Amino acid sequence: MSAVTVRVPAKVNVQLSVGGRRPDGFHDLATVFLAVGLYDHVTAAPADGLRITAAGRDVARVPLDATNLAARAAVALAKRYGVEPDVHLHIDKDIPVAGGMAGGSADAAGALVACDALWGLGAPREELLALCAELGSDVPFSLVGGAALGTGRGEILTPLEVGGEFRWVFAVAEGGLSTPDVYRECDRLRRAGGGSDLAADLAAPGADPALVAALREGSAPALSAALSNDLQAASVSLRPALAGTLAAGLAAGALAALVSGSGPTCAFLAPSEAAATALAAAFPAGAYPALSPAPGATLL
Ligand SMILES: C[C@@](CO)(OP(=O)(O)O)[C@H](O)COP(=O)(O)OP(=O)(O)OC[C@H]1O[C@@H](n2ccc(N)nc2=O)[C@H](O)[C@@H]1O
Ligand SMILES: Nc1ncnc2c1ncn2[C@@H]1O[C@H](COP(=O)(O)OP(=O)(O)O)[C@@H](O)[C@H]1O
Repeated sequence: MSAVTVRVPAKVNVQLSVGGRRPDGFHDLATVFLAVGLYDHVTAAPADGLRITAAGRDVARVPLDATNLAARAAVALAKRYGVEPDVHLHIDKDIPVAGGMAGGSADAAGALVACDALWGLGAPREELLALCAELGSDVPFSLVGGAALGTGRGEILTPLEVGGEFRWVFAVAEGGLSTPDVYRECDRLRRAGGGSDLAADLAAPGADPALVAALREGSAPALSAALSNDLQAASVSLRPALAGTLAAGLAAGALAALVSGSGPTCAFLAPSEAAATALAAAFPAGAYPALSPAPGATLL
Protein backbone atom coordinates (compact mmCIF):
# COMPACT_ATOMS: atom_id res chain seq x y z
CA MET A 1 0.00 0.00 0.00
CA SER A 2 1.19 3.57 -0.66
CA ALA A 3 1.41 6.37 1.92
CA VAL A 4 -1.62 7.40 3.99
CA THR A 5 -2.17 10.70 5.84
CA VAL A 6 -4.24 11.24 8.97
CA ARG A 7 -5.30 14.66 10.24
CA VAL A 8 -5.51 15.04 14.05
CA PRO A 9 -6.87 17.95 16.11
CA ALA A 10 -5.57 19.85 19.13
CA LYS A 11 -7.76 20.17 22.23
CA VAL A 12 -8.64 22.66 24.90
CA ASN A 13 -10.05 21.56 28.29
CA VAL A 14 -13.07 23.81 28.87
CA GLN A 15 -13.43 22.20 32.30
CA LEU A 16 -10.40 20.71 34.04
CA SER A 17 -11.34 19.65 37.55
CA VAL A 18 -8.43 17.95 39.29
CA GLY A 19 -9.11 15.60 42.20
CA GLY A 20 -6.48 14.09 44.43
CA ARG A 21 -3.28 12.26 43.53
CA ARG A 22 -3.88 8.52 43.37
CA PRO A 23 -1.49 5.81 44.55
CA ASP A 24 -0.42 5.31 40.87
CA GLY A 25 0.69 8.98 40.69
CA PHE A 26 -2.13 10.10 38.38
CA HIS A 27 -4.86 12.52 39.44
CA ASP A 28 -8.60 11.80 39.30
CA LEU A 29 -10.11 14.13 36.73
CA ALA A 30 -13.43 15.41 35.52
CA THR A 31 -12.43 17.21 32.35
CA VAL A 32 -14.42 18.38 29.36
CA PHE A 33 -12.31 18.10 26.23
CA LEU A 34 -13.17 20.17 23.17
CA ALA A 35 -11.32 19.44 19.93
CA VAL A 36 -10.23 22.56 18.06
CA GLY A 37 -9.45 23.09 14.38
CA LEU A 38 -5.70 23.33 14.75
CA TYR A 39 -4.18 20.19 13.26
CA ASP A 40 -1.11 18.00 12.96
CA HIS A 41 -0.87 15.65 9.96
CA VAL A 42 0.71 12.21 10.34
CA THR A 43 1.76 10.41 7.14
CA ALA A 44 2.68 6.71 7.23
CA ALA A 45 4.71 5.37 4.29
CA PRO A 46 6.22 1.93 3.66
CA ALA A 47 9.78 1.57 5.00
CA ASP A 48 12.26 -1.02 6.27
CA GLY A 49 12.23 -0.45 10.04
CA LEU A 50 10.80 2.53 11.91
CA ARG A 51 11.76 6.06 10.93
CA ILE A 52 10.37 9.40 12.20
CA THR A 53 10.67 12.79 10.54
CA ALA A 54 8.90 16.03 11.38
CA ALA A 55 8.39 19.48 9.89
CA GLY A 56 6.58 22.65 10.88
CA ARG A 57 6.19 24.75 13.98
CA ASP A 58 8.44 23.96 17.00
CA VAL A 59 9.92 21.04 15.14
CA ALA A 60 13.27 21.34 16.92
CA ARG A 61 11.51 20.34 20.15
CA VAL A 62 9.94 17.17 18.72
CA PRO A 63 11.97 14.03 19.55
CA LEU A 64 12.77 11.98 16.45
CA ASP A 65 13.64 8.75 18.27
CA ALA A 66 11.70 5.90 19.87
CA THR A 67 10.37 8.28 22.57
CA ASN A 68 8.20 10.15 20.05
CA LEU A 69 4.63 9.30 20.99
CA ALA A 70 3.83 8.52 17.34
CA ALA A 71 6.70 5.99 17.27
CA ARG A 72 5.50 4.46 20.54
CA ALA A 73 2.01 4.16 19.04
CA ALA A 74 3.32 2.39 15.92
CA VAL A 75 5.37 -0.04 18.03
CA ALA A 76 2.41 -0.77 20.34
CA LEU A 77 0.08 -1.46 17.38
CA ALA A 78 2.65 -3.67 15.64
CA LYS A 79 3.22 -5.67 18.84
CA ARG A 80 -0.52 -6.10 19.43
CA TYR A 81 -0.97 -7.56 15.91
CA GLY A 82 2.33 -9.46 15.70
CA VAL A 83 3.68 -7.49 12.73
CA GLU A 84 6.98 -5.66 12.23
CA PRO A 85 6.81 -1.89 12.93
CA ASP A 86 8.04 -1.09 9.41
CA VAL A 87 6.95 2.47 8.68
CA HIS A 88 8.22 5.94 7.90
CA LEU A 89 6.10 8.34 9.98
CA HIS A 90 6.25 11.97 8.95
CA ILE A 91 4.63 14.52 11.26
CA ASP A 92 3.60 17.95 9.96
CA LYS A 93 3.23 19.94 13.16
CA ASP A 94 0.95 22.90 13.65
CA ILE A 95 -0.03 22.11 17.27
CA PRO A 96 2.30 23.89 19.75
CA VAL A 97 4.78 21.48 21.42
CA ALA A 98 4.38 21.05 25.21
CA GLY A 99 1.67 23.71 25.02
CA GLY A 100 -1.20 22.01 26.86
CA MET A 101 -2.98 21.25 23.56
CA ALA A 102 -2.20 17.49 23.38
CA GLY A 103 0.03 17.66 20.29
CA GLY A 104 1.97 14.51 21.14
CA SER A 105 -1.27 12.70 21.97
CA ALA A 106 -2.74 13.79 18.63
CA ASP A 107 0.30 12.40 16.81
CA ALA A 108 -0.03 9.09 18.68
CA ALA A 109 -3.71 8.76 17.71
CA GLY A 110 -2.82 9.76 14.13
CA ALA A 111 -0.03 7.19 13.95
CA LEU A 112 -2.36 4.40 15.17
CA VAL A 113 -4.96 5.17 12.50
CA ALA A 114 -2.33 5.66 9.78
CA CYS A 115 -0.41 2.45 10.58
CA ASP A 116 -3.62 0.47 10.89
CA ALA A 117 -4.49 1.55 7.34
CA LEU A 118 -0.95 1.13 5.92
CA TRP A 119 -0.54 -2.36 7.38
CA GLY A 120 -4.13 -3.37 6.49
CA LEU A 121 -4.88 -4.54 10.04
CA GLY A 122 -8.53 -3.49 10.26
CA ALA A 123 -8.21 -2.96 14.04
CA PRO A 124 -11.63 -2.47 15.69
CA ARG A 125 -12.29 0.97 17.18
CA GLU A 126 -12.35 -0.46 20.75
CA GLU A 127 -8.90 -1.97 20.20
CA LEU A 128 -7.51 1.37 18.99
CA LEU A 129 -9.10 3.14 21.98
CA ALA A 130 -7.53 0.65 24.41
CA LEU A 131 -4.10 1.21 22.82
CA CYS A 132 -4.67 4.99 23.02
CA ALA A 133 -5.37 4.76 26.78
CA GLU A 134 -2.11 2.81 27.29
CA LEU A 135 -0.16 5.51 25.43
CA GLY A 136 -1.44 8.47 27.47
CA SER A 137 -4.42 9.92 29.32
CA ASP A 138 -5.25 12.41 26.51
CA VAL A 139 -4.74 10.05 23.56
CA PRO A 140 -8.26 8.48 23.44
CA PHE A 141 -9.79 11.94 23.07
CA SER A 142 -7.46 12.79 20.18
CA LEU A 143 -8.86 9.74 18.37
CA VAL A 144 -12.55 10.61 18.91
CA GLY A 145 -12.53 14.45 18.79
CA GLY A 146 -15.71 16.53 19.09
CA ALA A 147 -16.42 17.09 22.77
CA ALA A 148 -16.30 14.57 25.60
CA LEU A 149 -16.23 14.28 29.35
CA GLY A 150 -13.04 12.56 30.48
CA THR A 151 -13.01 10.79 33.85
CA GLY A 152 -10.56 8.42 35.54
CA ARG A 153 -7.20 9.97 34.62
CA GLY A 154 -8.94 11.50 31.58
CA GLU A 155 -9.02 8.34 29.46
CA ILE A 156 -12.63 7.24 30.15
CA LEU A 157 -14.73 9.18 27.65
CA THR A 158 -18.40 10.08 27.46
CA PRO A 159 -19.29 12.00 24.27
CA LEU A 160 -21.01 15.37 24.74
CA GLU A 161 -23.36 17.19 22.42
CA VAL A 162 -22.24 20.55 21.00
CA GLY A 163 -25.03 22.75 19.61
CA GLY A 164 -22.95 25.34 17.74
CA GLU A 165 -19.49 26.58 16.81
CA PHE A 166 -17.10 28.27 19.22
CA ARG A 167 -14.40 30.63 18.05
CA TRP A 168 -11.05 30.54 19.85
CA VAL A 169 -7.75 32.34 19.69
CA PHE A 170 -4.72 30.52 21.13
CA ALA A 171 -1.75 32.61 22.25
CA VAL A 172 1.37 30.50 22.02
CA ALA A 173 4.08 30.98 24.66
CA GLU A 174 7.84 30.79 24.23
CA GLY A 175 8.91 27.35 25.45
CA GLY A 176 6.67 24.67 26.92
CA LEU A 177 5.63 23.49 30.37
CA SER A 178 6.05 19.91 31.52
CA THR A 179 2.69 18.31 32.37
CA PRO A 180 4.06 16.34 35.40
CA ASP A 181 5.67 19.55 36.71
CA VAL A 182 2.34 21.38 36.53
CA TYR A 183 0.47 18.58 38.36
CA ARG A 184 3.24 18.57 41.01
CA GLU A 185 2.90 22.35 41.42
CA CYS A 186 -0.88 21.95 41.81
CA ASP A 187 -0.26 19.43 44.63
CA ARG A 188 2.32 21.71 46.24
CA LEU A 189 -0.09 24.67 46.19
CA ARG A 190 -2.80 22.51 47.79
CA ARG A 191 -0.49 21.41 50.59
CA ALA A 192 0.84 24.97 51.04
CA GLY A 193 -2.80 26.09 51.45
CA GLY A 194 -3.17 23.65 54.35
CA GLY A 195 -5.15 21.07 52.36
CA SER A 196 -4.47 17.53 51.23
CA ASP A 197 -3.46 16.57 47.69
CA LEU A 198 -4.40 12.89 48.05
CA ALA A 199 -7.26 11.11 46.30
CA ALA A 200 -8.08 9.35 49.57
CA ASP A 201 -8.92 12.75 51.14
CA LEU A 202 -10.61 14.56 48.25
CA ALA A 203 -13.99 13.93 46.64
CA ALA A 204 -13.84 12.71 43.04
CA PRO A 205 -14.66 15.68 40.77
CA GLY A 206 -17.69 15.71 38.47
CA ALA A 207 -18.87 17.44 35.28
CA ASP A 208 -20.23 20.97 35.69
CA PRO A 209 -23.90 20.85 34.53
CA ALA A 210 -23.84 24.56 33.52
CA LEU A 211 -20.86 23.95 31.26
CA VAL A 212 -22.39 20.83 29.70
CA ALA A 213 -25.59 22.84 29.01
CA ALA A 214 -23.59 25.73 27.50
CA LEU A 215 -21.95 23.32 25.04
CA ARG A 216 -25.27 21.70 24.18
CA GLU A 217 -26.83 25.14 23.54
CA GLY A 218 -23.81 26.35 21.55
CA SER A 219 -23.82 29.49 23.71
CA ALA A 220 -20.47 31.29 23.84
CA PRO A 221 -21.54 33.68 26.66
CA ALA A 222 -22.76 30.73 28.79
CA LEU A 223 -19.58 28.75 28.02
CA SER A 224 -17.38 31.74 28.91
CA ALA A 225 -19.13 31.99 32.30
CA ALA A 226 -18.54 28.30 33.01
CA LEU A 227 -14.90 27.79 31.87
CA SER A 228 -12.63 26.44 34.61
CA ASN A 229 -9.14 25.00 34.92
CA ASP A 230 -7.80 23.74 38.26
CA LEU A 231 -4.27 23.61 36.78
CA GLN A 232 -4.30 27.30 35.87
CA ALA A 233 -2.97 28.55 39.23
CA ALA A 234 -0.14 26.02 39.01
CA SER A 235 0.78 27.02 35.42
CA VAL A 236 0.75 30.70 36.36
CA SER A 237 2.80 29.95 39.48
CA LEU A 238 5.46 28.27 37.29
CA ARG A 239 5.20 30.91 34.53
CA PRO A 240 4.03 34.21 36.12
CA ALA A 241 4.05 36.00 32.73
CA LEU A 242 0.89 34.04 31.83
CA ALA A 243 -1.17 36.31 34.11
CA GLY A 244 -0.28 39.21 31.79
CA THR A 245 -1.13 37.16 28.68
CA LEU A 246 -4.58 36.27 30.09
CA ALA A 247 -5.25 39.93 31.02
CA ALA A 248 -4.09 41.14 27.58
CA GLY A 249 -6.56 38.84 25.83
CA LEU A 250 -9.45 40.06 27.97
CA ALA A 251 -8.43 43.67 27.29
CA ALA A 252 -8.37 42.88 23.54
CA GLY A 253 -11.99 41.73 23.53
CA ALA A 254 -12.07 38.08 24.61
CA LEU A 255 -15.28 36.86 26.27
CA ALA A 256 -13.14 34.74 28.57
CA ALA A 257 -9.56 33.58 28.99
CA LEU A 258 -8.01 30.45 30.44
CA VAL A 259 -4.82 28.45 30.32
CA SER A 260 -5.16 25.50 27.92
CA GLY A 261 -4.73 22.31 29.97
CA SER A 262 -1.36 22.36 31.72
CA GLY A 263 -0.31 25.38 29.63
CA PRO A 264 1.46 27.53 28.73
CA THR A 265 -0.77 28.20 25.69
CA CYS A 266 -3.60 30.59 26.64
CA ALA A 267 -7.06 30.15 25.15
CA PHE A 268 -9.45 33.03 24.47
CA LEU A 269 -13.10 32.64 23.56
CA ALA A 270 -14.05 35.24 20.94
CA PRO A 271 -17.56 36.64 20.39
CA SER A 272 -17.22 36.93 16.57
CA GLU A 273 -14.85 36.38 13.66
CA ALA A 274 -13.91 40.08 13.64
CA ALA A 275 -13.20 39.95 17.38
CA ALA A 276 -11.02 36.86 16.87
CA THR A 277 -8.98 38.69 14.22
CA ALA A 278 -8.51 41.69 16.54
CA LEU A 279 -7.57 39.37 19.42
CA ALA A 280 -4.98 37.51 17.36
CA ALA A 281 -3.41 40.85 16.35
CA ALA A 282 -2.92 41.66 20.05
CA PHE A 283 -0.32 38.83 20.22
CA PRO A 284 2.28 39.60 17.56
CA ALA A 285 4.55 36.86 18.93
CA GLY A 286 2.04 34.22 17.82
CA ALA A 287 -1.70 33.64 18.16
CA TYR A 288 -3.82 31.23 16.18
CA PRO A 289 -7.57 31.43 15.57
CA ALA A 290 -9.38 28.07 15.52
CA LEU A 291 -12.97 26.82 15.51
CA SER A 292 -14.48 24.07 17.65
CA PRO A 293 -15.70 21.43 17.73
CA ALA A 294 -13.37 19.64 15.32
CA PRO A 295 -13.49 15.98 14.25
CA GLY A 296 -11.08 13.43 15.72
CA ALA A 297 -8.35 11.56 13.83
CA THR A 298 -9.42 11.50 10.17
CA LEU A 299 -7.90 9.45 7.36
CA LEU A 300 -7.59 11.86 4.42
C1 LIG B 1 -3.08 18.13 31.63
C2 LIG B 1 -3.77 17.39 30.50
C3 LIG B 1 -5.23 17.86 30.43
O1 LIG B 1 -5.90 17.26 29.35
O2 LIG B 1 -3.19 17.56 29.22
P1 LIG B 1 -2.08 18.61 28.66
O3 LIG B 1 -2.60 19.95 29.03
O4 LIG B 1 -0.77 18.29 29.31
O5 LIG B 1 -2.04 18.42 27.17
C4 LIG B 1 -3.73 15.84 30.75
O6 LIG B 1 -4.24 15.50 32.01
C5 LIG B 1 -2.35 15.25 30.57
O7 LIG B 1 -2.51 14.10 29.84
P2 LIG B 1 -1.26 13.39 29.10
O8 LIG B 1 -0.34 14.43 28.56
O9 LIG B 1 -1.82 12.37 28.17
O10 LIG B 1 -0.52 12.74 30.31
P3 LIG B 1 0.04 11.26 30.56
O11 LIG B 1 1.08 11.00 29.52
O12 LIG B 1 -1.04 10.28 30.73
O13 LIG B 1 0.77 11.50 31.97
C6 LIG B 1 1.91 12.30 32.10
C7 LIG B 1 2.04 12.68 33.56
O14 LIG B 1 1.08 13.69 33.89
C8 LIG B 1 0.57 13.50 35.19
N1 LIG B 1 -0.87 13.22 35.13
C9 LIG B 1 -1.50 13.01 33.94
C10 LIG B 1 -2.86 12.78 33.91
C11 LIG B 1 -3.56 12.74 35.12
N2 LIG B 1 -4.87 12.51 35.16
N3 LIG B 1 -2.92 12.95 36.29
C12 LIG B 1 -1.59 13.20 36.31
O15 LIG B 1 -1.02 13.41 37.39
C13 LIG B 1 1.37 12.35 35.79
O16 LIG B 1 2.49 12.91 36.43
C14 LIG B 1 1.80 11.57 34.54
O17 LIG B 1 2.97 10.83 34.76
N1 LIG C 1 4.87 13.68 18.49
C1 LIG C 1 5.24 14.53 19.45
N2 LIG C 1 4.96 15.85 19.34
C2 LIG C 1 5.29 16.71 20.32
N3 LIG C 1 5.96 16.36 21.45
C3 LIG C 1 6.25 15.07 21.62
C4 LIG C 1 5.91 14.12 20.63
N4 LIG C 1 6.30 12.94 21.07
C5 LIG C 1 6.88 13.12 22.28
N5 LIG C 1 6.88 14.41 22.60
C6 LIG C 1 7.37 14.96 23.89
O1 LIG C 1 6.23 15.21 24.72
C7 LIG C 1 6.33 16.46 25.39
C8 LIG C 1 4.90 17.03 25.58
O2 LIG C 1 4.43 17.40 24.33
P1 LIG C 1 2.92 17.74 23.92
O3 LIG C 1 2.13 16.50 23.77
O4 LIG C 1 3.03 18.61 22.70
O5 LIG C 1 2.43 18.65 25.10
P2 LIG C 1 1.23 18.67 26.14
O6 LIG C 1 1.38 17.43 26.99
O7 LIG C 1 1.46 19.94 26.89
O8 LIG C 1 -0.03 18.70 25.37
C9 LIG C 1 7.25 17.30 24.50
O9 LIG C 1 8.00 18.20 25.24
C10 LIG C 1 8.13 16.29 23.79
O10 LIG C 1 9.34 16.11 24.47
